[in-house]
Amino acid sequence: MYFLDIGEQCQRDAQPLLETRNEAPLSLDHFTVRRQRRLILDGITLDFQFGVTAILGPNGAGKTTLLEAIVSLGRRCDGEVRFSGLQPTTIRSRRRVLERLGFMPQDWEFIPGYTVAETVEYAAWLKGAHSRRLSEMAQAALGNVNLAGESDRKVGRLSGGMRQRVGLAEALVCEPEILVLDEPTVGLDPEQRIEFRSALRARSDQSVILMSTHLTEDAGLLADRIIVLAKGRILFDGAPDELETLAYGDDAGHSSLLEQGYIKIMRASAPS
Ligand SMILES: Nc1ncnc2c1ncn2[C@@H]1O[C@H](COP(=O)(O)OP(=O)(O)OP(=O)(O)O)[C@@H](O)[C@H]1O
Repeated sequence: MYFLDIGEQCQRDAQPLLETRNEAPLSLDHFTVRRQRRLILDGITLDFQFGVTAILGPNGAGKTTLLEAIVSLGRRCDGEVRFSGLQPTTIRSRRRVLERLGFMPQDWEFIPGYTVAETVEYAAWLKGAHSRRLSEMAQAALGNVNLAGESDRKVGRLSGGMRQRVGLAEALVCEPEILVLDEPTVGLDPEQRIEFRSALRARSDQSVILMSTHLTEDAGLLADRIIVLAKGRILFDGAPDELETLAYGDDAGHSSLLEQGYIKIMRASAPS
């Protein structure tokens, strides 16, 4: 596959975006989303540092809405999103952020007919990678998800779990500084989930990683910070062991401490 150079975009490597000196790498200020007059996110204010943040919450809590609002750089939202203090309001600043951002949506879709390598090379090209480096970058990302040996296979002929990993490779390509993953481990078998966690861990020192999940096990093993969201509001924000300390301890070992802490928060927030 051949991707055309389109002027300046492909002539340079993307510049680093995030710094930690004065401002948080990623911050949300009174982030509010309404859809069809319904309040979906209710004035979320959060700072994110480098490392992995897991976002937990029941169906309909607003997790996907929050992640999509961040990757759309605050379009159709009230409030502000800033990247190391930069509010991306111009075309140039938006492009700069998008070049350094990787996203895997919940319903990841592939381009029919493309091979694994072509799919990930295309994602790298969209992020402004130099056309001479597309193959090298795609192979590095595919290596991270253990798919380097599948480069020439059509994505449409892969199993569901393997397709999911192509989606992850797309998000990981070009070594993003901001990585947003919406339920990324759905469909992965246990061994693949272990490999996925180690691929994310390897990036967590240099990236802000946000991951929504229903799997408390993944959150506990991977995240530095857990945010529990329900009805568009933050119910908990802290380290995994802080959530564990809330465990009620009366379920005779049928759930983990993290699950118990999570359930306790959800029950405490339910209307009586
Ligand atoms: N375009 C839209 N129009 C109206 N309501 C919407 C729209 N998009 C999302 N919603 C509503 O916003 C709420 C939050 O949805 P969202 O998909 O963000 O939740 P979630 O926490 O990701 O859920 P799940 O765990 O099921 O994926 C839901 O009640 C959903 O019905």
